[in-house]
Amino acid sequence: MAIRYELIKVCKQTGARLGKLHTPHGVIDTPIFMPVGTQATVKAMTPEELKEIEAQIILSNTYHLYIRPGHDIVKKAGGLHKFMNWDRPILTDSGGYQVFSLGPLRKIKEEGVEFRSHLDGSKHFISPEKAIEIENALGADIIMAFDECAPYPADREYVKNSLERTTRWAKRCKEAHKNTDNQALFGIIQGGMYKDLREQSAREITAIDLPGYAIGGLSVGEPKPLMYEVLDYTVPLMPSDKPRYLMGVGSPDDLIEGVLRGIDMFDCVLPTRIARNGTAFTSGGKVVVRNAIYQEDFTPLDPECDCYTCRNYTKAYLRHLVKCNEILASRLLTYHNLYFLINLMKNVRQAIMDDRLMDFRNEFFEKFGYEK
Ligand SMILES: CNc1nc2cc3c(=O)[nH]c(N)nc3c(CCO)c2[nH]1
Ligand SMILES: [Zn+2]
Repeated sequence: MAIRYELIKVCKQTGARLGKLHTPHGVIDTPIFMPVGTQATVKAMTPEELKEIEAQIILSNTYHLYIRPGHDIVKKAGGLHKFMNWDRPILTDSGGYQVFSLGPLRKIKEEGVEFRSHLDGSKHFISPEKAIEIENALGADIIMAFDECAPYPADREYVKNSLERTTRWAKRCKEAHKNTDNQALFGIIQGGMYKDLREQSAREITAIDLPGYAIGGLSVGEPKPLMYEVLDYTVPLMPSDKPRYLMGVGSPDDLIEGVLRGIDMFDCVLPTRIARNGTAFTSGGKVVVRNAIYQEDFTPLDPECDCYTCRNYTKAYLRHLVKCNEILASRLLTYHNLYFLINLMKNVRQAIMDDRLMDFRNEFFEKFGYEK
């Protein structure tokens, strides 16, 4: 068994759970936020800095590493851990989402997906078997099944056909995946925003015996209340003794709302992406650092944060770096944003331990400026 999920406690106030996920590269505390390192790097951060902020697992991506440098080169380097000098757990997404977000550049068939590289337009074909071959070569501890993330909105007929093909593909992924002792294959539940289709997909995917399951097809532009509603009726259909991963989520409020509904794992490019365009999560809400009001503001980015950025630099300096488009701006803001979310999840885990997650949610929403 590549991974073992240990359920430690269920919060008495909510459906939240505290757990530990044991993997070949170490233990992960859940609920967990996973920084995204699409091209074998969490942009602007060194592995040492990721360890400083206590990142426990990072994501990388099958599609991107297949296109460049090629999974065979990563394999020759000794696998992704060695290639990128990261000796803690890694999760690779299957490329399902990326290939589908290539839009008109791709053609979906039963066999797999034909698409053109976003780099040079060259033609490629990824089948469930090919995705597993790539993920086996990369060597991540957790690998995702090759699926279709249905667009939003999408009509029922399309979503139904798509989820049924995703189920057939998940079975083919399981068949193709031999390295089950070292790499745990997770299935992905689809079904769009349709309750009966989500139930069908959850039934079909969890009927395939796998070490963990993800909810896909969300955080694709739907309104937040709709995402929460889909979670309300989908999470209870997932086994409670295996990890539950909500893909592509999220912002501080989405993380807390997802944990309240029983989600254990999250990933999102938001903290790293908004950092690169000069925005920070802070305990008082979002701060757009380039804003002129900070020109002579010599206070820390977040007075309540004890991270390296907040202990050593001021808003005025960070604004200056952003205005000059200096590389250090991305580094310092990324460092803080990742620290903010990782620290938020540490506080969420403590609140579950203390049976007070709903109180924690209300306090956080009050301070962060979210409507209750
Ligand atoms: C940002 N929103 C988002 N929604 C997602 C939905 C999916 C999905 O349905 N399937 C797969 N394989 N990956 C997904 C990913 C990439 C990982 O963050 C998503 N990312
Ligand atoms: Zn900070």
